[in-house]
Amino acid sequence: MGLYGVVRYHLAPPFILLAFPCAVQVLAQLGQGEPLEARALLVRALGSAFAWTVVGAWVAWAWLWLRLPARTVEGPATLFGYTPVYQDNGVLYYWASLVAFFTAQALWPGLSAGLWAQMPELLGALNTTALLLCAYLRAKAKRRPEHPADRQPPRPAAYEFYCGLELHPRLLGVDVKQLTNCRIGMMGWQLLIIAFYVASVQRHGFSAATLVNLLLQSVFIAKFFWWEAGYFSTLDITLDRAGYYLCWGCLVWVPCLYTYSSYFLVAHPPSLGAWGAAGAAALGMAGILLNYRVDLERQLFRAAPRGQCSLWGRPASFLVVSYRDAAGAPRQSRLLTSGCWGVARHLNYTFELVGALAWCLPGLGLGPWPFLYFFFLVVLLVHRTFRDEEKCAEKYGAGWEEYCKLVPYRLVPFVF
Ligand SMILES: NC(=O)C1=CN([C@@H]2O[C@H](COP(=O)(O)OP(=O)(O)OC[C@H]3O[C@@H](n4cnc5c(N)ncnc54)[C@H](OP(=O)(O)O)[C@@H]3O)[C@@H](O)[C@H]2O)C=CC1
Ligand SMILES: CC(C)CCC[C@@H](C)[C@H]1CC[C@H]2C3=CC=C4C[C@@H](O)CC[C@]4(C)[C@H]3CC[C@]12C
Repeated sequence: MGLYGVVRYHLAPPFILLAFPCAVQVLAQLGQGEPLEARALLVRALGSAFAWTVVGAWVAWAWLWLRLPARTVEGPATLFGYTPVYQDNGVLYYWASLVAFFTAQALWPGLSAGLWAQMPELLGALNTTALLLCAYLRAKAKRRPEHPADRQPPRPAAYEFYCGLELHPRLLGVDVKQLTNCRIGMMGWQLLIIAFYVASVQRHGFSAATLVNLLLQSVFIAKFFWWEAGYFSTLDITLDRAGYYLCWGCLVWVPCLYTYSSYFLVAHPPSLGAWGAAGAAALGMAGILLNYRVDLERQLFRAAPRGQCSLWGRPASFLVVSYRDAAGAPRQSRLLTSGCWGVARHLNYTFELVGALAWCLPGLGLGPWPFLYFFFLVVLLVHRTFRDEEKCAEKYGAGWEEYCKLVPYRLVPFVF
C-alpha cells in the first residue's frame, strides 16, 4: 500500500471522524460572535432539553412522512440486482413542513430566535444522534446485511465507519438515505434558514440582502424536493454507502455548514445594499435554474426510449457504451453528447457553484465566514468530479474515453 493508500484508509478517516464534529461546535460558537471557551463548547455539545426536543420531533416528523401511504418511485437497479423503492411525496412533505413550522412559530414567537441561540446545542444533539445511527448501520451491515451479494472487502474499521457498508439499508420500514439526506437534511436546511431569517429581522429589521440569501436557498431546496425522484439516480444513492460521510453529513454537516451564511448574518448584519442584493438574486436564479436544466436534460434523456429525445431543438446525440453488471452479464447504456452534456462533463456542478456563490454574496465585506459553504462546495465538487469520472472510466472503459474525447472539459469549457 502506497502513501495514498495509507492516507486514504488509515489516516484520513479517523481525522475526519474526530475533527468534523469538533469543527461543527466551533463554527456554531464563532457564528454567534462568541469567544471560544473549551468548557462552554463541551457543555453545549451535550445538547439541552430544547435541542433534544427539537431533534426528536424533527426525526419523528420526517420518519412519519415516509411511513404515510403514498405513491412510490423506483431508483436505479443496483449491479447486484436490487431495485430500491422510495416514497414519492417529497413536494407535499416540503409544504406540510413549512406549514407546521409557521404554525409552531405563531404559537411560540420565540422559536426562531431560540433555534438560532441554541444552534450549538442543536448540533450537539444531532451529532450524538448521527454517530449512534452510523454505529448501528455498521453493526447491522456486519451482522445482518440486507443484500449479502453486496459485500464490501474488509477495510480498517474507521474507514468502514466513514464510508458506510450498505448501499440501501432500511430502518423502521423506511429507506435510511431518503430519511437522512432528503427528509431530515434538506428540509432541516430549509427550516433553519427560515428561522435564521426571522431571528435576523427580529434583531435588525428588514434587509434586502438577508431576504435574497433566504430566497435563493429556498428556491434551490424547493427545486430539490420537486426533483427528489431524480436525486435517487445520483452518486449519493448509486455509489456512496450509508455511513458517516452521507448520514452524519446530512444530519449534522448540512444543518451546520450549508446554513452557515444565513446563521452568520443574524449576528453580523449585511452591508450589501439593495442593488447589490438584486444582482446577487439575478446571478443566483440563473445558477440554480441552469443547474436544474442540466440535471433535467440527463433525466429526460435517460427516460426516453432508446435515448430518442430532443435537446436544444435538435434530436439528442449520444454514444452507446457497454459495461458489465455484478454478475458479469454484458449491458448497454447511453452517454449524451449534445445539449449541456456536450458542453462540459459536469456543467451541473459549475452552475451549482454559481448559485451557491450568489447566496453567500450578502455576506460580502464580513470576512470569509459567510462564504464557508461556497469554499467547501468548490472542494467537494472538484473532488466529486474526479470520483465520478473514476467510476465512469471503470464502468464504461473505452466508451468513457471516447466520450471524454468528444467532450474534453470537466467543469468550465476551455479552462478545466
Ligand atoms: N450542494 C451540494 O452539496 C451538492 C450538490 N450536487 C448536485 O446534485 C446533482 C447530482 O449530482 P451528482 O450525483 O454528483 O452527479 P451527476 O448528476 O452529474 O451524475 C453523474 C452520473 O451521470 C451519468 N453520466 C455521466 N455523463 C453522462 C452523460 N454524458 N450522459 C448521461 N449520463 C451521464 C453517470 O452515471 P451512469 O453510471 O448512470 O452512466 C455519472 O456517474 C447535481 O445538480 C449537483 O450539482 C452534487 C453534489 C453536492
Ligand atoms: C466530510 C463529510 C462530512 C462531508 C459530507 C458531505 C455530504 C453532507 C454531502 C455530499 C454530497 C452532498 C449532496 C449531494 C447532492 C445533493 C443534491 C442537491 O440538489 C441538493 C444537495 C445534495 C442533497 C447534497 C447534500 C449534502 C451531501 C450529501
